[in-house]
Amino acid sequence: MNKYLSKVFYVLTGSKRSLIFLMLVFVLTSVLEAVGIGLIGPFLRLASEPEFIHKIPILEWIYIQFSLTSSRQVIPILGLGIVALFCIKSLGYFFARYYIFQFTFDQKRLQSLRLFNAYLVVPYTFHLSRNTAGLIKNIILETNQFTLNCLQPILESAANLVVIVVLLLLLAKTDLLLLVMIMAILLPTFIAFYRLGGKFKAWGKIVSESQKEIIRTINHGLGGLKETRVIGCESYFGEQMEEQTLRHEKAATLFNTSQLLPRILIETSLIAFVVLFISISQLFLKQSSEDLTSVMGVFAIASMRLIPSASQLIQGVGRMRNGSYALDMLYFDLKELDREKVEKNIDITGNFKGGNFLKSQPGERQVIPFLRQIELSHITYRYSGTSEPAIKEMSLSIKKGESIALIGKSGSGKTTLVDVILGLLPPESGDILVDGVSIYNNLRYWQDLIGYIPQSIFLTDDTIERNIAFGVPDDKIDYGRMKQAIKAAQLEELVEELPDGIKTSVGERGVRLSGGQRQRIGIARALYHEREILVLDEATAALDTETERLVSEAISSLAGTKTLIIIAHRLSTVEHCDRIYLLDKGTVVKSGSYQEVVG
Ligand SMILES: Nc1ncnc2c1ncn2[C@@H]1O[C@H](COP(=O)(O)OP(=O)(O)OP(=O)(O)O)[C@@H](O)[C@H]1O
Repeated sequence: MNKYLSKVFYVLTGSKRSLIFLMLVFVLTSVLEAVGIGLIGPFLRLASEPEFIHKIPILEWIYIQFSLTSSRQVIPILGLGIVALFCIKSLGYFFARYYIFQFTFDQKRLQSLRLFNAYLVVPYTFHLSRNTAGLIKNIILETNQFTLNCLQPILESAANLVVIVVLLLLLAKTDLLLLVMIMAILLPTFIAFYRLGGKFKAWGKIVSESQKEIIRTINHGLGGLKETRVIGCESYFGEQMEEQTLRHEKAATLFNTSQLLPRILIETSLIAFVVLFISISQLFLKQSSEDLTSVMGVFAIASMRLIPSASQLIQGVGRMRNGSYALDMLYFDLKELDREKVEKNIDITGNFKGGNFLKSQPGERQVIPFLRQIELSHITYRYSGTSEPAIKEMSLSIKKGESIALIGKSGSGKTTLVDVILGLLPPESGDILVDGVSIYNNLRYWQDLIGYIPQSIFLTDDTIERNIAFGVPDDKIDYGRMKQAIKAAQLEELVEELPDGIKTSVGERGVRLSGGQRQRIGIARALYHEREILVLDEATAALDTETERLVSEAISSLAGTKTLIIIAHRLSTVEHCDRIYLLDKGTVVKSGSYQEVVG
């Protein structure tokens, strides 16, 4: 339990004191409730024996203070006191519940935010080993599980435990034998449920894993809808979906049904016990009817509050066990992200040391001067879990305004080298220097110099204008710059033809545009953001000759004004480059002009 709570405290965001304060408020209202219930028994007794009030100092005091003439007059005053206590308790309970919901859902919000921000800024290598479905699941579903099946049951169980202890103490004061009887009813259910704990955790794990698989299947099936349709594998994804939804259904049904068991078991035991008790006392002990009535009164109280509290407590513990898988997922991820934060000097809320990363807008960032050259010095990079480095001791230099092409057969290390240059993969050894200064002194500033145009450019389901100004709020878009970027990227003709011009929506991932148009939007985006260095993963292989000509023209028109690093897939497109590097097995095997390397 200690381990569980320490994980909960680690995952909790913001003030941990709120949790303790809430627990106290909840416990206090529960105590008021328990005391209120405890007073009903004596109240009933006083109603039948009013003279008894003179034996209770506080009631005697009321009798004197209010100058009452008959003992019976104390009864309504006492009744009013009990009603007032219940009103205070109910109000307290209402507000306590309100704050519990507010606190727990606020926690869900903060954790989703914390995870999302952390996933955004965490080193790229973290994402190489993670699946997006798992990250989505953590941000949306595990935070929800944590709220519903960890935080809420902790608060409720603490309150229920207090009610149970208070009521058991009251019971012990009334009749020790009855306490033993009640314990005999409650304990077996407690023990049975405690033993079922492992199952609850297993069901929680199945629910969580199946949800991750559901998201993954949706991503695969719908994300690659074109391929799914053409290959005709709809049923394959349909079957995967069915399998996972069935796993989810089974585990969720079992868990939710098992949550009803404590109440059923305790109630049945109670009824059986009462019947047994009456039968035995009538047959063998021949107890008086008053004795039986008082015993029944205590049982009535027990069933009114003790039984619900006890079953809620058992359910709460079950929910906590069920939520422990989600808790583990959040705990391990946040721990890992925190470790990355310490190692890589990144604040989990999104602040890079020396600059607020998440709050800054593209174009508002400070940029380091780049006047002469970029130098890659003895770079080695090895993917984790592989023995051979993908890049070995690679050195090359690029002058400002120069355009270089990286060529080589598939798997030679072109993309890896570009990812190292982009600052996404930290090299095992070596350095990248800009005018003699290491980019690792301030990676953010280095990245602010670069415009990256991948083979398959990421477009949001938004207008052309927003895709070009990517990440800039509408009121901050510079339309003069946008026009220039569109012109330089050879997009003018397309924009003029479209009825809504730059306000035309491109569709999800740019489905309403051709491959070449998407690529040119990528170029326009890099130009709009006025990046000094453009890194292009040339996508011309998939383009027709006319579109390829347009993209190539757009690229070559930039030569001289921008520094270009191009991953070339077609030799015909790199003729205009100043220098060509031929890569093989992670090293440069040949470099020079087009004639020297290719010719
Ligand atoms: N995430 C990864 N984990 C482990 N190995 C990887 C990973 N990504 C790439 N590799 C390996 O690194 C080597 C270089 O791959 P890279 O993608 O850089 O080649 P490339 O020249 O860009 O190929 P292509 O032209 O086909 O895109 C390959 O042997 C590849 O298998």
